[in-house]
Amino acid sequence: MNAIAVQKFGGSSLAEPGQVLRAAGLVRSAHRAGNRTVVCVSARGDTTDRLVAEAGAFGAPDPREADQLLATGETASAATMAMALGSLGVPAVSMTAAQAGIAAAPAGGEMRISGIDTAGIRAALGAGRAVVVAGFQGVDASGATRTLGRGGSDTTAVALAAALGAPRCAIYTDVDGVYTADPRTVPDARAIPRLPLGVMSEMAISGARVLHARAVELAAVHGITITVAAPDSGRPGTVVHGGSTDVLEGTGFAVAVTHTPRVARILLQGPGGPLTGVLAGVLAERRIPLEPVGWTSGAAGSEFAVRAEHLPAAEEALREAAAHTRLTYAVDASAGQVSLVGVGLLNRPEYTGRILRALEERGIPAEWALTTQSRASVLVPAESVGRAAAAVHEEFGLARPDASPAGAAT
Ligand SMILES: Nc1ncnc2c1ncn2[C@@H]1O[C@H](COP(=O)(O)OP(=O)(O)O)[C@@H](O)[C@H]1O
Ligand SMILES: N[C@@H](CC(=O)OP(=O)(O)O)C(=O)O
Repeated sequence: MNAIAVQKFGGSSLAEPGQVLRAAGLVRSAHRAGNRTVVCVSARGDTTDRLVAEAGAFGAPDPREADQLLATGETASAATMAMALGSLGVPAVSMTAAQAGIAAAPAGGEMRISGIDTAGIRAALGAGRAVVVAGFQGVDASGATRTLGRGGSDTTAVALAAALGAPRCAIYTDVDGVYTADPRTVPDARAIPRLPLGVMSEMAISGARVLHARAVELAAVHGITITVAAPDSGRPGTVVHGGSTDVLEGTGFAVAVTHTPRVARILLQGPGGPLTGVLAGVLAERRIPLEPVGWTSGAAGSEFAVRAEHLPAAEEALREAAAHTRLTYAVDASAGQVSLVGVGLLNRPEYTGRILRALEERGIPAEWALTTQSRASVLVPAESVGRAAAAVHEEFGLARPDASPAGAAT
């Protein structure tokens, strides 16, 4: 039986018709090499942003209807890719989530892929066709098409690889690999040739949007190797692999800097203990990810933070908790977060000090700092996030090709 190749193309690498044809050319190469070929596509260019704005034109939209609208971007993109493949002589069929057997179910406040019935995909592959699946979609129990969160097509691609038993998933995007920082923010960032999934997971969750965090988690669970590359660069990109970093655990090393442009700090006041318990419960019910500023408690109150996009849901949770307690709260959405991601960071206690000094030297006030073995995060004023990311990147010499042994970790 021929191997199954899973390739995913992000919206930024499908924006123009010429880009769609270039992507189709890569699929043709895999197909002609004898692979059974599965392609996962995102909505082209800024389609999803446009659809989000359209949905918002009618006030707070019903989530089901907003999803039905948002998913049309990927449906259109899949049909376009299938036509491009046809024009290159590759027999291809496009599939929506419903046609590809992708089921989704709520997990707290978000939708997740809950299963894939691959019969339809396998039948089309068996007939010698390339199958183009619309990413970012899943069908819920009621038959509605739901979406998997911004950036969710990466997760569709990795879930397809897992369901089809493919050991690898190629993600094509507008950068030629995972970099030591977002290259749009830190221009001297460099591509990392090999990266353990654990480090990538921490990078994705702390703001490196090049891979969807859930996709990295799924790859780790199913032992799938992800490659990240640009379709037209001719460079090999980054291999995100399941190898261990144990040998480096005692050493400590810095791999990359990530950033979140805006986070909201929430200061709570009211009676202590049980208060935070109630609130933590309602935040968890809504699956609102908390940023690692933790909970602090004291005379001034307790504090935690969430990414800005989760603030509306967090405020809803706060109002609900306030109804059961004597809670009052204040929101400060003027911060951003910068993180150094790596391995064994606590084995190098000087790292946190180096981050804080590098920021101080540039006149950037650090408002909060927290270090774990895999990440050191600070909050800084939102307008300084880019400069702060560049400062930490420079402090740890990440622009140098020999800066970290991440490439050696297997
Ligand atoms: N560490 C990083 N390495 C590479 N790219 C990053 C990193 N952090 C953030 N990015 C950003 O991720 C973008 C790619 O993700 P995205 O825009 O979602 O692409 P796609 O549409 O292909 O899914 C890049 O253009 C880059 O600006
Ligand atoms: N189109 C969706 C899903 C997605 O994964 O997109 P991309 O692969 O272009 O980041 C979004 O913009 O969020």
